Amino acid sequence: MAAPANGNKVAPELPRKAIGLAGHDTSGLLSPFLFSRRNNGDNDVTLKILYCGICHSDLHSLKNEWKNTMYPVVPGHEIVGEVTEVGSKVNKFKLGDKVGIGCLVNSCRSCPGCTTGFENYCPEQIYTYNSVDPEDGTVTYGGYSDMIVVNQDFVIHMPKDLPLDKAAPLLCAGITVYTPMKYHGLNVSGLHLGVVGLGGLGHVAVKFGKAFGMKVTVISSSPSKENEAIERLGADSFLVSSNAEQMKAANFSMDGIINTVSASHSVVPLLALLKPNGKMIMVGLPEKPLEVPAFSLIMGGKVLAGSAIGGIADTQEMIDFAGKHNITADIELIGADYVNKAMERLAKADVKYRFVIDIANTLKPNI
Ligand SMILES: NC(=O)c1ccc[n+]([C@@H]2O[C@H](COP(=O)([O-])OP(=O)(O)OC[C@H]3O[C@@H](n4cnc5c(N)ncnc54)[C@H](O)[C@@H]3O)[C@@H](O)[C@H]2O)c1
Ligand SMILES: [Zn+2]
Ligand SMILES: [Zn+2]
Repeated sequence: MAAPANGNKVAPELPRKAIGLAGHDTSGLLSPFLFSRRNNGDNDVTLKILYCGICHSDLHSLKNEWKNTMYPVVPGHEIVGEVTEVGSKVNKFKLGDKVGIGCLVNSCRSCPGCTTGFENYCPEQIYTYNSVDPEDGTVTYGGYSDMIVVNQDFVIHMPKDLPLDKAAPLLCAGITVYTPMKYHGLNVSGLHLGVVGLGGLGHVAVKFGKAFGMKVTVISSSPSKENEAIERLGADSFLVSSNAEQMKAANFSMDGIINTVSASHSVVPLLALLKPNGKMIMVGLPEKPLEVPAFSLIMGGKVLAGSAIGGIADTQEMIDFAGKHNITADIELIGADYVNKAMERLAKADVKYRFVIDIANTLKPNI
């Protein structure tokens, strides 16, 4: 077994029993699963999980769409909980604190990513689920479970003023859109931001864009989302991606685009929406490769980039910003017994805009 990345001392005996919801094959169906978590090490924090959001990445992983799933998989990386135990070296958290965990639970601490605040680009990053954890050699299990043990450096303080169920999705959806906006200069008042795909990520991108004082246009395949995008989420305008005339009229109008689409789609009409030197940042992860003709980039000097979640300090910054500006996700709070139905609906984009599981009140061994 590799040495722990951070010298965390963990007592080997009697690991703790946990209950989760696991997928066992590509059917994507989840069922109750009993497993063990490691003991709380001296740098660890244990949480009782209260809420966990359902990200589309959970669905991709359950169905092994990225061909890297290790079954059984317990998904969930939008976790909010209460601290129930702290190790002797923990100085950032105390019992009873309300805290969050996103997509990462550890990293190497010494690579060019880790030393510059981009643990999200560490080649040895440990994902909250579906990674092998060097602490104990086990596969990590995520937040569709009643408790979790995580190194304090990967735990986030939740702002006092945000409702915890609605804030949980910020730990993946929020940071995933906040990071490219910050690092690509798409957080500047007066600029025009396009958001493609109005799902979990997309709807929080609209809220961050408005909080930064931007003009925000939603580009969606569902005409039925127009009213809500404008009236409920505060977008300034709305384009239906299949309406060629409407799309053409908006060509050369946007400074940047955050593309959150989870399914294969053509990026050429989207790149055409950008002003000269405009940028489109991919955060959605369709299973098939994109088709990008060189002409669609060269004409207009367009930039096509990608971005994955965010670093830990940025995650804390994002959630503090959300607390100050009262940004939360619009959620449908569900019981653990509804999770398979929720996955079915998520696959059809039938959710406004994030399912969140009420773990503490509903996850029982017999659901
Ligand atoms: N880059 C990262 O770090 C990161 C983090 C989280 C999620 N993701 C990925 O981002 C994608 C979105 O995640 P989500 O949780 O928001 O999913 P979601 O299902 O909530 O939202 C995706 C949205 O895209 C819309 N859509 C589908 N086809 C479209 C098209 N042709 N044009 C416009 N809209 C279209 C759907 O209607 C849906 O509303 C997923 O692929 C997910 O795996 C990436
Ligand atoms: Zn996610
Ligand atoms: Zn690293």
